[in-house]
Amino acid sequence: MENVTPAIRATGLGRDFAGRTAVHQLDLDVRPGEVYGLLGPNGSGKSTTVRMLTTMLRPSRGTAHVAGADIDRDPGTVRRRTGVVLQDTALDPLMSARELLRLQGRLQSLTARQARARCAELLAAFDAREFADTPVGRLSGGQRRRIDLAVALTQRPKVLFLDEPTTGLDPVSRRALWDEIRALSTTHGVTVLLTTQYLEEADQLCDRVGILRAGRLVASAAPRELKQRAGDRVLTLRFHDTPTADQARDLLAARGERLDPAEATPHAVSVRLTRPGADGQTLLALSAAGLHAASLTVQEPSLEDVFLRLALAPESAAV
Ligand SMILES: Nc1ncnc2c1ncn2[C@@H]1O[C@H](COP(=O)(O)OP(=O)(O)OP(=O)(O)O)[C@@H](O)[C@H]1O
Repeated sequence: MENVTPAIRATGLGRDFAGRTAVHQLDLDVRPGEVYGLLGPNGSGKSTTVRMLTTMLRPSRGTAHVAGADIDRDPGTVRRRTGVVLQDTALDPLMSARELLRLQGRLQSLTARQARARCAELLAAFDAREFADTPVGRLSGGQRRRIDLAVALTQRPKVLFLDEPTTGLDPVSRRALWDEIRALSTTHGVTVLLTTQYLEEADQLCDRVGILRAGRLVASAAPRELKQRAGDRVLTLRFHDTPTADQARDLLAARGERLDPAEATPHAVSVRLTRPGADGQTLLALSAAGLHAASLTVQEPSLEDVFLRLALAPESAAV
């Protein structure tokens, strides 16, 4: 990592349960202000990793620094500098958001006046003033998650851990929460490590994603980079008639282009784009020969392709 002290650095971090390894030897660097997503099938070790990094679970091996402190030697400092939202937060359902936020402020050693001010700030930031005095047990899932997040931010953490923050939310609430999380990173420089089951969430929200598989990190990169590594873009050209499509196919084959038979119908020709700008060159060659497509589409590999290949395919498959 180039000249920046990582906000999270794990080295050889691992955990066993009753002789079974849940997380092997995890090496992970997350830059300050980055939103990093941990993806992986059920049981791949996401929650175990978060629990170790937040000092809730002692590792069986390895070390980690979070917000500048060692999780093993200085867990108190790690806890002071981090916020955590787990899947099932234990908020008292009878307390209102205002009461919870003020209590949290007092627990973090703020004076009563400071706690009130911080609470007001967070209620405004999370657009929660309208339901600030309703018992949290009566709030909707989306409102409740916003309060979870606000509680975790009371102490202005440098690093925030979110375990499946949008599970169970409808698409509108999910997107609203993405905006909140993004703003934490871009406006306040908070580093966010989140786990998610949603590939679209990882793709749209995270600067980088790590894919865990059976307790091992099998990839860690920007979603875009992972998608590029996962496969070629495919250009599909549809022609008005089959003879023109046949001519196009012959011409492209003669140019040494990689035709993709799986995508082709009698009217259509698909080509794998193995180089940047290859689509333009292909179209120019066809046009020069008087072969004009009626329509064209370019199919990009998705993060789902990456995930299926890396997280679920046999061990030998790797990007
Ligand atoms: N306290 C525990 N005792 C025994 N085994 C555990 C414990 N916690 C986790 N495990 C095991 O460790 C492995 C990793 O579990 P973990 O909860 O970290 O996975 P996950 O990726 O978060 O899964 P999910 O997506 O279902 O939340 C699983 O095989 C799980 O059964």
